[in-house]
Amino acid sequence: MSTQIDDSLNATPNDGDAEVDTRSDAEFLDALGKRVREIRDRRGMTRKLVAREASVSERHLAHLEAGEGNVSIVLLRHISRALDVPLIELLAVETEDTVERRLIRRFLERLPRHRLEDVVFRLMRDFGHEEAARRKRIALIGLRGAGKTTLGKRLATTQGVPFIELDGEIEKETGMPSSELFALYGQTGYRRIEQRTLERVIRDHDRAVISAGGGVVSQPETYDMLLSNCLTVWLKAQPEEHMSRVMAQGDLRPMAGNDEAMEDLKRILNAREPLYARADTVIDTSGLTIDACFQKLREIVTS
Ligand SMILES: Nc1ncnc2c1ncn2[C@@H]1O[C@H](COP(=O)(O)OP(=O)(O)OP(=O)(O)O)[C@@H](O)[C@H]1O
Ligand SMILES: O=C(O)C1=C[C@@H](O)[C@@H](O)[C@H](O)C1
Ligand SMILES: [Mg+2]
Repeated sequence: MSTQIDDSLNATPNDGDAEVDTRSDAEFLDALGKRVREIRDRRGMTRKLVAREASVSERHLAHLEAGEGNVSIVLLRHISRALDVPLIELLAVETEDTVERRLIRRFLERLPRHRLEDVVFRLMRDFGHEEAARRKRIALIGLRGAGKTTLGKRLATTQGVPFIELDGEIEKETGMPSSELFALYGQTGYRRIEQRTLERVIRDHDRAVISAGGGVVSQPETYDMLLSNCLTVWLKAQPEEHMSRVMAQGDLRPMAGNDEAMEDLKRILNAREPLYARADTVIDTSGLTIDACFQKLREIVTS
C-alpha cells in the first residue's frame, strides 16, 4: 500500500513541487555563498588567500560566493578548513543563535512580568560578583587605527594597571613577528595562538587594559572569552579615518600594491560591524579629538 511518505520519495522532478524545490535550492546556494563571503570578510582574508589555503581556484570560490554552481561537499570542507570554521557552520545558513540563548529567550518570554524582578535579583546574586570582576579588565576593540593603543595606554596609566597589547603578547609568547606567524601558520594558526594567549592574559591579570587585534572578533570562541571576561569597548570610526590614521603613522602598506585597499577596508568593517556591536559599549570616535575620546572612555569605565 502506498503511503504519503512513499509517494513523496517517489516524486520525480516533473511533479508539481519541482519548481518550488529548484527555487529553494537556488536560495540555499545564495545563502551559502553569502555566508562564506561574510566569514571570509570578518576574518579579513582575501579571496586569493582562501583559495590558496583551500586548494581551489579563485574563480571557483568566486562562483560559490555568488551563489552560482553547486559546489562539492569535499570542496566545501576544504573551504571550511581554510576559514577555520566547522563545516556545519557553513551549512547552517539560517541558525546563528546558540541553543542556550534560544532557551533563555523562550523562558523569559513565557515568564509573567511580575516574576522578572525576582529573576534579575537571583541572577545578580549568582553572577553579580563575576560581573564586578569582569569590569576590572577593560578590552578595547576595533579596526586598525581605531585608537586602541593610544587610548589604552593612557587609560592604563591613569588607572595604574598594566596595558596589554594582545598582538604583542602573541609575538612575545612565540618569539616571532605577527607577519611571520601569519605566513607560517596562516589565519587559522594565528587565531588559535591568539585564543591561547588571551586565556593566559585573563588568567594572569585581574585588572588590566587590553588592546585586542582587529581580527579577534572573527574567532567566536576567542571573542566570547573576551566578552565574558572584560568590559569591552568598541572604538568606532569611519573607514576613511581608519585608513588615514594608519597611513599617517607611516604605514603605507594598506595602499602599496593594492588599489582596492579602501574597498577591502569598507567590506571588512561592514562584515565585522555586527560583531563589534556585541561589545558592552561603543565610542564613536568620528571627528573627535584623542582627548575627547579619552574623556568618553574614562566616563564609561568609571560609571
Ligand atoms: N580620535 C582620534 N582622532 C585622530 N587621530 C587618532 C584618534 N585616535 C587615534 N588616532 C591616531 O591614529 C593613529 C592610530 O592609532 P592607534 O595606533 O592607537 O590605533 P590602533 O587601534 O591601536 O591600531 P592597530 O590596530 O593598528 O594597532 C595614531 O597615530 C593616533 O594618534
Ligand atoms: O584586523 C585584522 O584582521 C588584524 C589585525 C591585527 O591586529 C592582527 O590581529 C592581525 O594582523 C589581523
Ligand atoms: Mg594598536
